[in-house]
Amino acid sequence: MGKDVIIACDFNSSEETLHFLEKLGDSRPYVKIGMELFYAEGPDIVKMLKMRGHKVFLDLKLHDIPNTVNKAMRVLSGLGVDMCNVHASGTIDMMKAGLEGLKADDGSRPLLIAVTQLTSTTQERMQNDLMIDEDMEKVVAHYAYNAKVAGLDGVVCSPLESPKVHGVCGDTFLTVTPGVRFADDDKGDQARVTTPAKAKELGSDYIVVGRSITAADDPVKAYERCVEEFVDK
Ligand SMILES: O=C(O)c1cc(=O)[nH]c(=O)n1[C@@H]1O[C@H](COP(=O)(O)O)[C@@H](O)[C@H]1O
Repeated sequence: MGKDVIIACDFNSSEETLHFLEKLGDSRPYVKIGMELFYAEGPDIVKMLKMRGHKVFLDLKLHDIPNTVNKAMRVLSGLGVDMCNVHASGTIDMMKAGLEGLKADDGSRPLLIAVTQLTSTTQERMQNDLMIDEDMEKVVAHYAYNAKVAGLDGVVCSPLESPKVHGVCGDTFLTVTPGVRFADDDKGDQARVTTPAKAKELGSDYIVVGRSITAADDPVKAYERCVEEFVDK
């Protein structure tokens, strides 16, 4: 599977989203719709972006009891998205239930990936707030292994953890990696970050980039720089 840059469209309206995407002209980048945009606009925003020709990662990070996640995924599967996600900490049973819910009658489904540890979480916060004493990389690899056992297609992790995840789960298990910044960018609330070029070197399959593109003085240039650094020519 080819590497791609996914733009996190963290906007609060379809107008703002379209205004941003129109700057990119005829190109139709892979986009991520997160909670902010989906809660503001609902399923219509997915349909609109699909109609415009974008691939869509619907990032709602489901985390609930298996039955609830299964039923919610049944609804989401009708939206025609290309990728969606759950939290791996919801357990293997929950991930399996989500995966089953996504399957259409003919067995087809979008990619399903699991969030391991959020890229804003430091080793210290994980220990103090979540009471998880293991090393971050080990925790991420363990959650990734659980996702693989549940039959998922991959995980969300930091690019820094892509080699470990591929080592444990195999090269075809996807690493979808936010926590990406250009060297001179502000990290903001992200903790486990690296550049698009380094993410490529570390073997990430997709990078998810928000503010380094959307808040850049020249978002088109920033997107092109991500593609230049990350995507195989
Ligand atoms: O699931 C995600 O997409 C996600 C998981 C994670 O661990 N960290 C993370 O940043 N994200 C999302 O990736 C995007 C990163 O945005 P920026 O920090 O602006 O590049 C945001 O939309 C986050 O919701």
